[in-house]
Amino acid sequence: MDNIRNFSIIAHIDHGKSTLADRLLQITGVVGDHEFRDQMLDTMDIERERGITIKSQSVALPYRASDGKDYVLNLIDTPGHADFSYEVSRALVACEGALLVIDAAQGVQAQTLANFYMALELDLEVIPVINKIDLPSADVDRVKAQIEKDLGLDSDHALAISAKEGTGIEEVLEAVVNRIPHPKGDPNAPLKALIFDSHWDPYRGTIVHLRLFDGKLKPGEVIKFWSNNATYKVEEIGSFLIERKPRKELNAGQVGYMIAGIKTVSDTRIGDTVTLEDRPCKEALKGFKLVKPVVFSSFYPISSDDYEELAVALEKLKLNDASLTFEKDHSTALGHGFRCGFLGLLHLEIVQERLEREFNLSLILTAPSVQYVLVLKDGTETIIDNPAKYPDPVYIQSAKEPFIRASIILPDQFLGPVISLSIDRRGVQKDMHYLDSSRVELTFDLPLSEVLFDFYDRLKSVSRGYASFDYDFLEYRETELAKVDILVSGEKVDALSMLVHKDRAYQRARRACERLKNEIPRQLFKVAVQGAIGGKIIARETVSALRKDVTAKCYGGDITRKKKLLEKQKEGKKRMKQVGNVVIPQSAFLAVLKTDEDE
Ligand SMILES: Nc1nc2c(ncn2[C@@H]2O[C@H](COP(=O)(O)OP(=O)(O)OP(=O)(O)O)[C@@H](O)[C@H]2O)c(=O)[nH]1
Repeated sequence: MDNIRNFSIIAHIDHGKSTLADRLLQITGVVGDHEFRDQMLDTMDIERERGITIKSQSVALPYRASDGKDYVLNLIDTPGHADFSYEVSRALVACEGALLVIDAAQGVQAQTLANFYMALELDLEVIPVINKIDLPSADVDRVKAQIEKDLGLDSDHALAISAKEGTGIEEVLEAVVNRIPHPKGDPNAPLKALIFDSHWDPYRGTIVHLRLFDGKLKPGEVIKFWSNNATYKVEEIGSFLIERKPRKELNAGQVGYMIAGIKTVSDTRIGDTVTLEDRPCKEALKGFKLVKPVVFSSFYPISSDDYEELAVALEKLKLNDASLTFEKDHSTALGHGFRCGFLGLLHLEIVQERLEREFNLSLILTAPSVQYVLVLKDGTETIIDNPAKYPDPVYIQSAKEPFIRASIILPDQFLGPVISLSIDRRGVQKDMHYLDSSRVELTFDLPLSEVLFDFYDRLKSVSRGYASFDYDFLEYRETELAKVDILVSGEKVDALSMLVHKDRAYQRARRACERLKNEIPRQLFKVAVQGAIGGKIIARETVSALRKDVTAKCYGGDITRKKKLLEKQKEGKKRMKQVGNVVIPQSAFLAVLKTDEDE
């Protein structure tokens, strides 16, 4: 165990976590220079394009240190977005230490702090690494001062590197060896291992990522998951190089994978304890919780023929994404679809993008909603996340909505606009303090539903990109809800209904009507677009009637042109939905959902 180090890299988004990980892979020879791809650890295309780490992977780095000894450094990659903070915390539990990467130009940001606190709570050895020192705007001294003041760490021990240019990387590896403690544990005790991740392999099924704390694990043994008592016979275990490398045994302190005929990743739970069926450990590892989706939206295929395909695609995505949930849903306007649950809006967007790109589906999404708790007049409580399930208001006694506690770090010149933005989003200020002479940390309690939409974009815009943001779920608080319905030509389009705070109802209804008006093509008759609460109309727009048939003359042309036009129309039709006597294009549904600057 003396020659093992288990560590993670944690950082605020874009501070260079993946770039540093790539350098470590390269310098330890895990990937040769010729096969070096940028950001080896981010495997999915979407991750690469968006430059964010969604799914963690780990890798064992072989390293001969300056003391002449050979070490195995297990680098456990963590997802880089607030939607996935539970996954980050479990990955950190698998480690004894963490490299905290801080951008030399940007300094300590909200997620730097959030990640640091998480690592501190888990008793990890934290090594501050100041990255991007090659940038002209790098200010290492300033960042060192922040490390002392904001993190309370000794800045003399901070490393200064450029992951991009490859400077200081050797020092990083030496620090991992010399400063991060080796794992401790009893190889002879009953097996106690942590599931810190799992992914799906089309040939082998679920690959469980494990960190062993006590005991040993061998192929052929029968393991048991603590949370649900499920048992499986182990087929293969091994280490993560870039590929999987089977081994005869995994031991206390080690990190590796396990294949055990587990069908989907949903059968494994991150944070769960794995032990042996015939010789179980006495207690589970601490901190396990079931992650539950917090944002819900219904997905409908534009063409109802694609429903089966959507079902298959969701099943496939689910294989690799335990936090995605879905169940059948039906809309009068849009037909059959699925109500899907996500960890956050980014998670939703990723799933949507994959469905459209990898499975070639055209979708209509309903407005994302959080889960509300309704207390009914008969004293019962019900949880709803779907406007379609909203009961008649006469039965509702009161409602509660989820709140988050947000930490926002910003230069003080932007305090005014950031505070007014937060208050405008029904935020309640809890704290404000200066981190140094010009940087402030603001703490706000905010309704999750307000943060979901465009809070982050607005925050970036009012602070010219300087404010950073992190949040934790707080609690459910009393609220006043209204269900806004949208009517087109007097017919309710159920898929456009939304649950909003009472004070937002007019604004949201008005905006939806304006957007729809602009997106619904003119028809031969006037089309009224209305917003309503219950039976009461609160907003109205009119799409005026078409005066003459502008396309009529095209049909007189030659045959190929006519054919082309017909084909185009067919394609276009696929992207339209008939609602009553009005045709609504997909773009109209999307426009209603989109939030923008000029609210
Ligand atoms: N100049 C300079 N740029 C760097 C350095 N390290 C990383 N970058 C750049 O910073 C950007 C973000 O780097 P990533 O490694 O993707 O950051 P990350 O922290 O992994 O980002 P997430 O995965 O989104 O959390 C990329 O454009 C990198 O090329 C560095 O040492 N110097």
